[in-house]
Amino acid sequence: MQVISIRDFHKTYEKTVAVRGLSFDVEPGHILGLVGPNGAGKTTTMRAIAGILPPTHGRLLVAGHDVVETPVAAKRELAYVPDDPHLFDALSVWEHLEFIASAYEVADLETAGVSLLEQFELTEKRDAFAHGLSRGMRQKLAIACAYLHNPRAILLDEPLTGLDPRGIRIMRESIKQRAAAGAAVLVSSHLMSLVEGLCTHVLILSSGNQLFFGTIAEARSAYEELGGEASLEDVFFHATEGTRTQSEA
Ligand SMILES: Nc1ncnc2c1ncn2[C@@H]1O[C@H](COP(=O)(O)OP(=O)(O)OP(=O)(O)O)[C@@H](O)[C@H]1O
Repeated sequence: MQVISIRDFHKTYEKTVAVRGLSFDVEPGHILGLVGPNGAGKTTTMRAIAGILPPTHGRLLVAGHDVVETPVAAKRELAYVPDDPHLFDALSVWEHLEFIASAYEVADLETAGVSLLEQFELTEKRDAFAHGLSRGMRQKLAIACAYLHNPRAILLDEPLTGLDPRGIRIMRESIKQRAAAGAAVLVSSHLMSLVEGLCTHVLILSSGNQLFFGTIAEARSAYEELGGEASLEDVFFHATEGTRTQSEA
């Protein structure tokens, strides 16, 4: 069963057409990389799936729940971490976890919370206030909060922003672990090497148009003129600097 299922999603902001006709699925265990130049529509897509932005047209399902018609049921099954996570400056690291545990009725905060703090190397910061955390620590805390209620759909917008090399490794491993445990993960990134090494699937967007959706191997073979050895970066530039959509490839 698909955890994230998007059909013919369009979004227009007053005069700007941000996304035109996206359709894709993310299954349990799959990690979909959402890539595209600045302004392609990645954040718009994530915010719509998270139920923050109403779609102009189309159907968005999370764990079978329509995000427009049954938003509470859909939101219980997902976690969304924006590229500039908002924390509560007056709450400590542990109080953030307590707050999320209370909102999502997490039964075993102590075990799950302690384990997440260890995983993200925040144990020593347990009682520190959010306003005193570095950018990378804030990012790690936001992701720890996102994982706490074991969401079936995880949406991460540029999750590596501000992380040091060790933080990047921890984040990548955590995403793989979550997928291996059955989550469907959607990750936006400008780092093609990250997407190539981490993701099972890729969706290439440009100016709101879906240029390609499929596995990484399918992306390479979709553009025969690049030869079978093309990197995802080669595919990305070929797709986004040309004007062809997948059906024309
Ligand atoms: N609140 C808004 N009001 C009007 N237009 C918006 C709004 N948010 C985004 N847009 C426009 O929608 C389009 C898609 O923006 P979006 O932020 O989704 O792109 P993105 O792929 O996430 O870009 P980036 O890689 O720069 O983060 C852009 O043309 C942007 O200017």
